[in-house]
Amino acid sequence: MQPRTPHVLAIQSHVVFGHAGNSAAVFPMRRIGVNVWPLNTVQFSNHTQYGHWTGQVLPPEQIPSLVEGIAQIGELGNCDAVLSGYLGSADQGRAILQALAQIREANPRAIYLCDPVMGHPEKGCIVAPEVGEFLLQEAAAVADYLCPNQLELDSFCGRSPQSLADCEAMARSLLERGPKAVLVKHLNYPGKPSDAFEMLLVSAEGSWHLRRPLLAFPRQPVGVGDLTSGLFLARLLHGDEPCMALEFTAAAVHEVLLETQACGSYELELVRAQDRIAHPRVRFEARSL
Ligand SMILES: Nc1ncnc2c1ncn2[C@@H]1O[C@H](COP(=O)(O)OP(=O)(O)O)[C@@H](O)[C@H]1O
Ligand SMILES: Cc1ncc(COP(=O)(O)O)c(C=O)c1O
Ligand SMILES: [Mg+2]
Repeated sequence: MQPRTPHVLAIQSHVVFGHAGNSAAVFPMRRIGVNVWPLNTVQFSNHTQYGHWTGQVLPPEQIPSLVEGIAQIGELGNCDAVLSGYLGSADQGRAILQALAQIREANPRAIYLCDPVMGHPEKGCIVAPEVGEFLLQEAAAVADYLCPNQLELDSFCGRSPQSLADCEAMARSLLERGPKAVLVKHLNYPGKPSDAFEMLLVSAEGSWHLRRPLLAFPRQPVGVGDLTSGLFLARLLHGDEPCMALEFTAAAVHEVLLETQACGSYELELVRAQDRIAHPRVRFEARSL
């Protein structure tokens, strides 16, 4: 019998033009064999780092209503995982947690991966202010996997790290809040080699650190974090151990960045890179710390 295709309810932003949120994650996740159910928390013309955008935030009551619609056609039990990312409001976040509870009733094995997108005002990533509090206080407690970047890890811990070992200790402290594993998608600490892009995975089984080359871009591409958490979840659902899922994700994301750099694009070249996403040629080893 063929292995079952996993199904993921992906609740994050949609942009009409370009790639961020679901517009960065859905196609690559499908390309590697996951059925994605995109539920868009906002529909913006483009990501917020252009400085202006148009569009709307989904009214929070739409989230339970859409999930109820799926329940009524008898498909909710087929949901293997919930992914959440960029939220338009904290009320949306609470609606996601209600939906998650309903999904876990229909499928107790469903997992929840939370990418706690908190924004980065200096870079122009704008998130409603109360969303940060919601992520810190409520979402982390029910997530199976938490995928912060360094700034988000610092917000969770209320401080910034002194070293790589300190990053590990900070990520490990988040396990006490509930998640099985924490993937820090982008590390930054005093002493980090300036030519490397680093990631860290921490779980009860151990800690793994991965380094890949830092590529030069005239403007930093956006959506890399969303692509990362989507691919990581997709590989977990295919049965990878978290460490293998990390290695695959790092390689596939690096392939997308190489294609993007070669094209001189600001937006991620996901369509052009699709075969490289499915079959990365590069390989980065996650080293046990
Ligand atoms: N190998 C790489 N070389 C250069 N820049 C990278 C590389 N991988 C990721 N980036 C950039 O690093 C940044 C990571 O963004 P950040 O906000 O810290 O986290 P995230 O996107 O994970 O939420 C993005 O600007 C992304 O474009
Ligand atoms: C609408 C939207 N979604 C998601 C993101 C998050 O992108 P990243 O993957 O770079 O964290 C951004 C960042 O600006 C955004 O504007
Ligand atoms: Mg992010």
